[in-house]
Amino acid sequence: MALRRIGLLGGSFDPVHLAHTALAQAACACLGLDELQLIPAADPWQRPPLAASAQQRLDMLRLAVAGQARLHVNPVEIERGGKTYTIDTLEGLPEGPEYYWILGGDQLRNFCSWHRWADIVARVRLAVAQRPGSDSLAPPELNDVLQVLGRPIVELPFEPMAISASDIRRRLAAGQSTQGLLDPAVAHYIAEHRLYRTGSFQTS
Ligand SMILES: Nc1ncnc2c1ncn2[C@@H]1O[C@H](COP(=O)(O)OP(=O)(O)OP(=O)(O)O)[C@@H](O)[C@H]1O
Ligand SMILES: O=C(O)c1ccc[n+]([C@@H]2O[C@H](COP(=O)([O-])O)[C@@H](O)[C@H]2O)c1
Repeated sequence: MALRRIGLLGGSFDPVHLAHTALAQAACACLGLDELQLIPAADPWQRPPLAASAQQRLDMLRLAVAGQARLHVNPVEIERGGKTYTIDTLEGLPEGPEYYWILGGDQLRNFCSWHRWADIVARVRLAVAQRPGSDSLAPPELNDVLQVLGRPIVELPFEPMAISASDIRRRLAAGQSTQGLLDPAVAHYIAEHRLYRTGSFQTS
């Protein structure tokens, strides 16, 4: 019997936007995934403090995936707390399925700065989507390790989408429209909770 295939899309999701869900759907289709888990980071250690709380980011993710059968929210990193290292998440996954770590080209460039990155690629296949403004180039030391492992990067066919959470936060703080950038239920949640209006930060 074929192994179950599970996609993992980690992120700050501050907030989750339409490129995240489009990327998740593209990965499901291209990789033949049985499910895709969106995993919000508790404390993404390479970033400044996030604007929305962990609970708010979880709430928005759950609204964004509602009704999309193969997309699930996995709160494991928020439940674990502390600085978020992807390798800790991967070491806690059940053995058996074949795992794919989905990421945008901007993160691929940065990959060798991740904690124990070589242990990560021993556990998952990397599947990368192009992102406007990023060349999606893998660092040479990553390519070397992947060649030894015989696990080349999968390039996802993904029409580049010029959407980012930082641009959405900027627009909201400036009172500008986010039409076409957010799921309507997420946009409603943001308005209801008055998120991202002032550029102020929360850390929990
Ligand atoms: N428009 C996009 N196209 C392709 N990948 C994306 C896009 N937006 C986000 N991603 C990928 O989704 C994952 C999670 O992204 P994240 O939650 O950091 O959102 P972001 O839009 O990159 O946020 P920010 O603008 O604050 O950096 C990362 O791997 C990122 O590269
Ligand atoms: O494990 C690490 O050291 C590490 C370093 C940078 C980023 N990551 C993960 O990459 C994903 C995208 O991160 P970000 O900052 O673009 O939202 C998210 O799941 C992070 O936890 C992980």
